[in-house]
Amino acid sequence: MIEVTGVNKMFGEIKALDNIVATIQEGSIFGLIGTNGAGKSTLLRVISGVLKPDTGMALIDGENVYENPQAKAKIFFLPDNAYFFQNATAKTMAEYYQVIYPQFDMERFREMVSGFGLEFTRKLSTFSKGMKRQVALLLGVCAGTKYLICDESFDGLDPVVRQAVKSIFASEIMKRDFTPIIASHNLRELEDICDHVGLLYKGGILLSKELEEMKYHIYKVQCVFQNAGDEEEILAKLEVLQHEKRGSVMSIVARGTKQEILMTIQEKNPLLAEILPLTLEEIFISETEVAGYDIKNFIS
Ligand SMILES: Nc1ncnc2c1ncn2[C@@H]1O[C@H](COP(=O)(O)OP(=O)(O)OP(=O)(O)O)[C@@H](O)[C@H]1O
Repeated sequence: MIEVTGVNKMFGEIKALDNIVATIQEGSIFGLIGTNGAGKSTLLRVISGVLKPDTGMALIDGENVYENPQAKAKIFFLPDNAYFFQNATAKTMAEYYQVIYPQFDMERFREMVSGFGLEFTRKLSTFSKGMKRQVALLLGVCAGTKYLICDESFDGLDPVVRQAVKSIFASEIMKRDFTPIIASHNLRELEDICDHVGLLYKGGILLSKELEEMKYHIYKVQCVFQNAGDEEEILAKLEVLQHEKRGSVMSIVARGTKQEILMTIQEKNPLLAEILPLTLEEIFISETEVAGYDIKNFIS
């Protein structure tokens, strides 16, 4: 488990991280979402033990990670711009990581590189950006660390490759103790990959939730009631996140199970009551509006 306990980080006058408290559970894929400058890279660097926070700490399985080689050995960090040595090839990079991570699986790496249609001994400097990202991700998976921290590593990968990496992650999670953490500025990049999403807003974590729980416990209902008094009663009874009225149609976004919400509405014999699916984006917007934030502009 990764625990971040009251982490603050200033760069001169800029507050990059503002009292972050977060927990990342094992065996799931954690997505960290935030706009440019929200503090994602800074937080990931703190979690990787590369950057010292001003206050607070990041604990990897209970141990402070900063300047702690034992805790750091459990982490492979993929920065947003993959760094390769001059003249490096997939093969020579793998040989380098084999020294740092003795459990590095060279055979598997060779197979996966070839499975992705990449050349093992061609200079990485001649690879496209996406191809370099693929090599970096495969190096990360084959390093065999418990935690794989990916800073925007999925952004811009083509759909076939994303799908392939997604299944590699899923099979690693089944086979061994593996927890990937993926940062992105785009919710859509992560919604089909992650089990849990944390939303970073101006250096603080605004929301951290299981995606399944979010999807199955928030619904949008469109309804038409016979009289205005019914509307007031329903709004008071349901756990409403958002509501609006257009003509006679009332749209309500409410928390609860599908059955609970519909049953409450049906008590009033509405002329119409229809449950509509919500996109993850709509769920995020509703959840954060309740907390007093307007994030419409930055999650799409
Ligand atoms: N080395 C640094 N020196 C000064 N300011 C920094 C430094 N690193 C980060 N910052 C500032 O900290 C804030 C958070 O930056 P960070 O790189 O963590 O954001 P991010 O969410 O990863 O953004 P992006 O999506 O653009 O990569 C920004 O305001 C940035 O300018």
